Amino acid sequence: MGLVQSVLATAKPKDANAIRFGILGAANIAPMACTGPLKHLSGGVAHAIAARDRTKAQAFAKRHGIPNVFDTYEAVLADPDIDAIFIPLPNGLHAEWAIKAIKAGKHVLCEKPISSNAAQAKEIKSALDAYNSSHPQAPLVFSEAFHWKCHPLAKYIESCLLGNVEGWDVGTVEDVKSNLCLGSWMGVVFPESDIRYNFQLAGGSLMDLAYVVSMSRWVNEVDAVRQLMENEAKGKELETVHVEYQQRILAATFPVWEKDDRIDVDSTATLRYPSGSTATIHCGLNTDGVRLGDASLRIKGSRGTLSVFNPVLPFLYHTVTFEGTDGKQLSTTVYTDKEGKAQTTYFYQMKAFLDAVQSKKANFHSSGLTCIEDGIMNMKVVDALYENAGMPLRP
Ligand SMILES: NC(=O)C1=CN([C@@H]2O[C@H](COP(=O)(O)OP(=O)(O)OC[C@H]3O[C@@H](n4cnc5c(N)ncnc54)[C@H](OP(=O)(O)O)[C@@H]3O)[C@@H](O)[C@H]2O)C=CC1
Ligand SMILES: O=C1OC[C@@H](O)[C@H](O)[C@H]1O
Repeated sequence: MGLVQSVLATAKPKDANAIRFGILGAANIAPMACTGPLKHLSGGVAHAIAARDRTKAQAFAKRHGIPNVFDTYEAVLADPDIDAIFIPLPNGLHAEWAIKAIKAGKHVLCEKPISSNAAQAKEIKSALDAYNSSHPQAPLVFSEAFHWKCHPLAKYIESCLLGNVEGWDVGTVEDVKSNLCLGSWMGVVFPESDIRYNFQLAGGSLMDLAYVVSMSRWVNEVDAVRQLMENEAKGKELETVHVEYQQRILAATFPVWEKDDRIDVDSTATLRYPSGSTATIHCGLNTDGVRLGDASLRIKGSRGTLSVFNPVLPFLYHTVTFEGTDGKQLSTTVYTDKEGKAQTTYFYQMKAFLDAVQSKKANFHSSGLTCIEDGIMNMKVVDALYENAGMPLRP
């Protein structure tokens, strides 16, 4: 239902100060994550695109109504009319182009995962901090495109974790299972030549499906915030509570691709957060026994268990159930926002990004956008998991 409504929405006329986007690469994800949402938002417009092959960029521009085509990614960054850059490049090129875009004075929405490893993610932060401290009147917004967090469903889950939804109180989080496994039929969509199977471009299932890390960390962060709010931080604005913690990796088993043993294809790991909560993450490009695919989040707390099917693309279809320790069972769905509209996760993400750029302040907590610090922490977990599994960090 959400998708249908979003696709049928009328294209919006643009505001005079609409944020002009430049896109680096005619990537498959760009229509869904960038040009599509922009069509339906008055605050932003797709202004230019470059691809390694001009013909490809021209075809993309024609299909998606982009007025300008450049020959190189550098030329997009050099265009003074462009305010923001969307980076849908292979993972191994994210940090390099994010840093170049920041140095060129552009806001950045960068595809996930933010970089190949935590060291590169920190380099992005250094570039961002350096630019913003020398331009305090016009700071740049940078966000990693973990779109799932921007959907009303994520807000609902958060409210349950904070104990703010009557009857749906999870209590203290004890165990989290986050799962994202592509079905074997995806081999048709992602052949062996795909970026996901390329080590130099920072492929691997944990990299591609890092949502499982993002979800697991997010649940524990919200849980930590709840505990802080209940104790010393009572009465403080959520936005001012920043939680940094070190999780322990208990085990990581990463079966690898038979053609390159640096590429994980079916990754399982268990962690323990400082709160004592355990977590299991499971993701696979080619998961043993999974045909159609599986996306789920299961949060077991002291007062009950919240289970979500498809937290990543909930606008397509999802279920949410709660089973209290008292045996009470509830279920619901969350397709619509406060205005009663059902949009895609990508739409909400783009809307939040445009709002942040316009207001010169990203309210990362309430918007669901993923900030650079969060991106670094995600990559620290990714690195630690690869190390624990005896695999090399992505270059
Ligand atoms: N948010 C989401 O739901 C999704 C996010 N993603 C993320 O988006 C990114 C792109 O994924 P996807 O769109 O599937 O990938 P594609 O392969 O379709 O796009 C990657 C783009 O990178 C460019 N590129 C530049 N250098 C290289 C190179 N050396 N090898 C290959 N491509 C190169 C190509 O641009 P050019 O046109 O210039 O040739 C290509 O269009 C990834 O980081 C992925 O994790 C992917 C799918 C869903
Ligand atoms: O949402 C997604 O689903 C499929 C993946 O391969 C992709 O990169 C990811 O972002």
